[in-house]
Amino acid sequence: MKKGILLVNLGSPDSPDPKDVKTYLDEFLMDPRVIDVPFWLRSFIVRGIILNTRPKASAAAYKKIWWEEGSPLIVISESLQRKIQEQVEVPVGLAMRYGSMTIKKGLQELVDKGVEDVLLIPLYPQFAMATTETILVLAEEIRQAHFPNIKITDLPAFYNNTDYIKLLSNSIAKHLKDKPYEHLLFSYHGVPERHIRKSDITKSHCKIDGSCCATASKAHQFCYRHQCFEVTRLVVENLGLKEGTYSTSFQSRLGFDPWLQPYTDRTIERLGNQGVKNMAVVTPAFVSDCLETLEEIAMEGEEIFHEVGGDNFTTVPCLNDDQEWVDLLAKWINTWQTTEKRPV
Ligand SMILES: C=CC1=C(C)c2cc3[nH]c(cc4nc(cc5[nH]c(cc1n2)c(C)c5CCC(=O)O)C(CCC(=O)O)=C4C)c(C)c3C=C
Ligand SMILES: [Fe+2]
Ligand SMILES: [Fe+2]
Repeated sequence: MKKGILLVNLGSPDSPDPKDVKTYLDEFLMDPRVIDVPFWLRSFIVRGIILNTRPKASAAAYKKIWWEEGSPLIVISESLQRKIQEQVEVPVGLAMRYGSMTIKKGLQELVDKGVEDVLLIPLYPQFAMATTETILVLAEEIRQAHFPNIKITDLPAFYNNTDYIKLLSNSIAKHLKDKPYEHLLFSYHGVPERHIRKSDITKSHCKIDGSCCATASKAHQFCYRHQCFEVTRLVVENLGLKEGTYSTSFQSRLGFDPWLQPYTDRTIERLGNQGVKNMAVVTPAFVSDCLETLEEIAMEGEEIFHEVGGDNFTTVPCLNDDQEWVDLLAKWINTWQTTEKRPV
């Protein structure tokens, strides 16, 4: 069976125009794995409330970070795809969960090249219902409906893979080498607490009480919170950071439900109020820089820090299309190609 790769990222609007942002947000937020309430309530919340105000505000934020070539997330993902393609023999495709670069088109392009056996790589280090799961479910639906003869194997969350942790740690060390910082904040995208409970395969482990994520459990295979804290723990171990010089927080809260805490904006505020003058932020839930890193952290986060008396605010870029990241993905692809086994 001819093999091929499909990289899948989140997606972006076609342009930073409010109309395109609205179309994109409608698809994104109407996904039952993102806003996980009954259809009638989701329609009311998304189409009746959020889409009346948010597209304008989001479009303004997108305009601040948009590049001449397009959305940073898309441009970076395309560059990553090209660089991986240079290093592996099998065809490498790229798709987005939301927006115009659909998973169906991505699979079609591979099938047109004769591919029957696909390694699907969700570009997320941690598992979440709103990211990895929604990609896998949709890809399977598309396979059954349109490409019943192909086989799809997925690359699982790689949050604790030794090579990935080394790579992330080296990237942090490299970017902060000449930028002394007193505090390193690990800011992950947030999710509603309810998502964590829904993904708990034991149905009883995740209590979000501060200790469950540190207690071994089968639930952790699908626990976004555990996986985020593990990334922090492993990187801290790798870099030899001292207690009190780093923290973990969760950003991008939407709506009124409780989301994972502590929240990033309040953490930045607290650190500044406690007298931290130089801080750095790394965002390991994202492998490509995007609205959430370039605007919410690098712009809004910096503004908050300065307002509470902070001086230097540094952000560590995502792995993006760094050669070491390309090499690691190519290594995983080659392992799958030769052993037929999931590489992580
Ligand atoms: C209920 C809402 C949302 C959940 C749950 C959620 C989870 C989640 N998202 C990412 C990664 C990204 N999200 C991005 C943008 C974005 N996210 C939400 C909402 C939820 N995300 C919205 C409404 C938006 C759009 C922008 C805005 O209006 O604020 C992006 C950036 C996309 C880009 O084009 O640059 C990324 C990436 C993860 C990893 C995650 C759960 C773990
Ligand atoms: Fe998001
Ligand atoms: Fe947990």
